[in-house]
Amino acid sequence: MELEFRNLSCGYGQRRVVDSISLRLKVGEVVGLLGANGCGKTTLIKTILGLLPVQGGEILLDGKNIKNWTSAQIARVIGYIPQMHTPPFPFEVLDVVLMGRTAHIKPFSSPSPQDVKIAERALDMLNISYLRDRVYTEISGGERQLVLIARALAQEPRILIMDEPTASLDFGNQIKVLSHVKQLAGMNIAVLMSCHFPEHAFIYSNRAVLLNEGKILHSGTPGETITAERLKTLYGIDVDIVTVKNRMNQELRVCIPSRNFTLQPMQSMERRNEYAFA
Ligand SMILES: Nc1ncnc2c1ncn2[C@@H]1O[C@H](COP(=O)(O)OP(=O)(O)OP(=O)(O)O)[C@@H](O)[C@H]1O
Repeated sequence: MELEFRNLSCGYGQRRVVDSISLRLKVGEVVGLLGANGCGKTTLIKTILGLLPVQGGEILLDGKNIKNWTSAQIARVIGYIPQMHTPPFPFEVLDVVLMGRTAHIKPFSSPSPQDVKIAERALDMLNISYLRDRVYTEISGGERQLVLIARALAQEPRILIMDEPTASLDFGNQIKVLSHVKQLAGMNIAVLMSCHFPEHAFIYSNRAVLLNEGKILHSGTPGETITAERLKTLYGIDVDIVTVKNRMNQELRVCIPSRNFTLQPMQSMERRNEYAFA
């Protein structure tokens, strides 16, 4: 399966946020989408999921325009993992994962034993079967993120879209979640993942797409795409990209800020007090 955007534009009402971008995403690939806050990553993701109307161009799945697809049709093919979320009700973990089956269950029907099996298999795949009967609101942030990945897997998608899957995770859980993401590509799933850390794209993606002011600045292998010059364009800071070796003698690239960003002087305490008591 292949997801393709052709001259895709999206935004809110009259406001254009993403302007005429073209991109192809193939099964087995992890594509890291990088860009500054507000550059349009979430807007693009919401448009792919049919949550925002397409302003221009096309979204194609295996060459077919999905313009008139229902959200259930899209959900049978595209799984979505949002940034960390807390549901309003204390569902058990298995029930959260079973929600991934919704698009496959007939209206007014309950999940079948087969659906339960698929949900349990998804938990097992991520080594979190021990969370099956726990209350979702009472597990850690990292565990919740893994449960959301299990929910997306239970959906049996061919394409998985992740909006900053490591946001608010600690260092260890970031690495665990991203390692699972990389594994998914080996299961014939295409992954599009927005991320804030170039190192994550270097280690865990096959391709990096740099989104700048609603346009693709560059797309290609992370090594040739993520350069100090382009990071300066994206984020407005000077960075050195350094190659280091880990203890297994594997080469990794890391980004080091090369000099301090010049900050505006802070307001003096007296000025702040003037405002506070005005
Ligand atoms: N509901 C909305 N209505 C109007 N404009 C919006 C809405 N949501 C977001 N925007 C604007 O669209 C632009 C892109 O926002 P978007 O959330 O896609 O950015 P992003 O790249 O995902 O940012 P971040 O990295 O901070 O999550 C921003 O200027 C934002 O203010």
